[in-house]
Amino acid sequence: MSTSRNVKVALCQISTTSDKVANIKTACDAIEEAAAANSDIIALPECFNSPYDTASFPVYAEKIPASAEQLTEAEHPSTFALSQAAKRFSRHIIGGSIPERGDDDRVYNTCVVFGPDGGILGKHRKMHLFDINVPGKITFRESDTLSAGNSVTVIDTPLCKLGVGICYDLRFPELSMLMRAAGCDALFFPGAFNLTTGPAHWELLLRARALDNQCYVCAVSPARGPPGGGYQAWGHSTAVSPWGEVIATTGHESAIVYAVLELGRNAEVRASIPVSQQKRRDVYGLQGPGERAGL
Ligand SMILES: NC(=O)CCC(=O)C(=O)O
Repeated sequence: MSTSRNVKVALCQISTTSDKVANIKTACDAIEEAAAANSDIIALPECFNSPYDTASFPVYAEKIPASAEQLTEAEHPSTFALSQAAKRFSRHIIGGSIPERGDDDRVYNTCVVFGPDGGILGKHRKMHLFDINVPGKITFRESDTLSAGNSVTVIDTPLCKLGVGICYDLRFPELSMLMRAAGCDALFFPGAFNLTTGPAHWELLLRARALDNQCYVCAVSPARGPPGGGYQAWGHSTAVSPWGEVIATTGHESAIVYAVLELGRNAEVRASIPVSQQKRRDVYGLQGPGERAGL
């Protein structure tokens, strides 16, 4: 059942450096500012605690326990800090992502979601690794040091039902369709597009996922670093309505983007243009779990 409440979100486009402690402080400062602005859900960018490069992922990786009670500042500094911040400001936090050291000793790119009591509501491990080669522009291979997650992540909160993907996951419409089929009101994508694909595809993909699933889509990037200082993030953290309109966005500097998600609009758009009822499920559909979801 979808909700009709209004939810204020804060998309914290913060900068990251090679100093993990400083990155965590930057994130907590942004959370404090967003909470003071009465945001219900506060979201951070992909890889907020680490430089976005394959060599750094294993170095910055932390274990993520199943519950907040198991967190310690020494062992899990990033997750501990976000849990404390969620509790202190009594807010839902979508914790961007951090490199996670799994129990299998592999490294994942993982988003942890916290409730207002600081509890861990769920975590998403990036399912589609960013391995691309655009000749003369950008080559990146997350799979050199990261492993992919295998689960679709849907989190039910009293505010709304959230779907979480991470950056390159945005390019795979099937994942968003599964989250929509599970009843999500809003999809959140911590992400760090780059200066080649960012201007070409970032907004287009966000609007496409919002339009084809008729739900809100929010994406949070890191701020762009100094030229020549490693991976250059596109920035442009953005919220898109179920009608496909950009309702809030920014450039590439540090900023907090605020948007009010009027969740009742999902149902209005779905009633006006009832594509999900008009799908030709007799002719096409997803294989595997998608079949179970009735897509
Ligand atoms: N961090 C990422 O997954 C980057 C994805 C990206 O830039 C793209 O074009 O896709």
